[in-house]
Amino acid sequence: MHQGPAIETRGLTKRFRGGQLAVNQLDLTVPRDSVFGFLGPNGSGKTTTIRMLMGLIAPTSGTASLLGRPMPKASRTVLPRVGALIEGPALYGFLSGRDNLIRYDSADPEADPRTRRTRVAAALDRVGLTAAAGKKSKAYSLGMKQRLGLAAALLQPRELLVLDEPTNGLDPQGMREIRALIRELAADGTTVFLSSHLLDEIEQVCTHAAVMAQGRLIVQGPVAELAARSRLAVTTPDPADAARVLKELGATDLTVTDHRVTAEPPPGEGDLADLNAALVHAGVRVRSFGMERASLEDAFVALTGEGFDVAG
Ligand SMILES: Nc1ncnc2c1ncn2[C@@H]1O[C@H](COP(=O)(O)OP(=O)(O)OP(=O)(O)O)[C@@H](O)[C@H]1O
Repeated sequence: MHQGPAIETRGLTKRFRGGQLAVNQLDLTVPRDSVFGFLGPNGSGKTTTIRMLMGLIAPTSGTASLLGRPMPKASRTVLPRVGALIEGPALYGFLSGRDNLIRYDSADPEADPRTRRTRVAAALDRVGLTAAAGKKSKAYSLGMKQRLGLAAALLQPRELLVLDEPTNGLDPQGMREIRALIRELAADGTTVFLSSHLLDEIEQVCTHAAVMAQGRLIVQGPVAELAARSRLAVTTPDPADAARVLKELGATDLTVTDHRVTAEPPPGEGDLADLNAALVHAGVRVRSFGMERASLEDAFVALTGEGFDVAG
């Protein structure tokens, strides 16, 4: 089995005919066995990138490889090892969920017809649709349709799953179910690449992430590193006094708002409990005191100087 990155792109660029530069010189590296979040606001180029990765559209320039093989050249050998869910699954509404899967499986020349029923039953079970398998798929909720699409991608064992906004349009319960499923698949050794415009979703399920803005890659790496910066946060009715005391004790980069002071704690090994004690000793009334992990959103804002929900 190939052990390099699951996905790699170099200088990958797509300019549409109208002149729109949708993806600009993208160098993406998706490690094997990661759950990789491809993050960016609407219009930042995520779907266009995924469509190039899967060989659905040709890049204007640059290269992409899946499981170590060049795309789209190696499509025929690579794509059977890759499950994909792009822009919602194509389903026949008048067929049951089970029959939709049977149809998908029958379209796969590699799939042995003798084991079809077992394979379909296992895929339905995997996504929790066994009880609803006999229902017409047009009667499915959006979440159930999405799960059926995932089941179709899971009919064969896959080394890599590529999911475009897998939780888009789902209610919170549906989102939780899909995220749990993604974690399970990853635990079984499948590399998962998913796009999302939801920062907290990426923080919840992904080990790695890349952030896109306006067709360009802003940053990529382990989620823990992207959001590693943490700051001291004190909630208090006496923010000015708190800021003064913290500054005297060596804290830097202070921000003071109504009832809150945040700061970089003093360098060195000092015990945070001593800082808290010093505040109280100086008469500062402390409501809460602790280190706050910066979110991926903070990291995004710091990197781009923009809020996350900007139009692309
Ligand atoms: N076929 C096309 N022809 C022309 N422009 C396109 C085409 N497809 C996408 N674009 C443009 O390319 C840019 C990137 O779009 P893309 O769909 O890749 O973004 P995205 O990050 O996936 O956003 P979303 O979350 O809304 O799908 C957008 O400005 C979009 O309007």
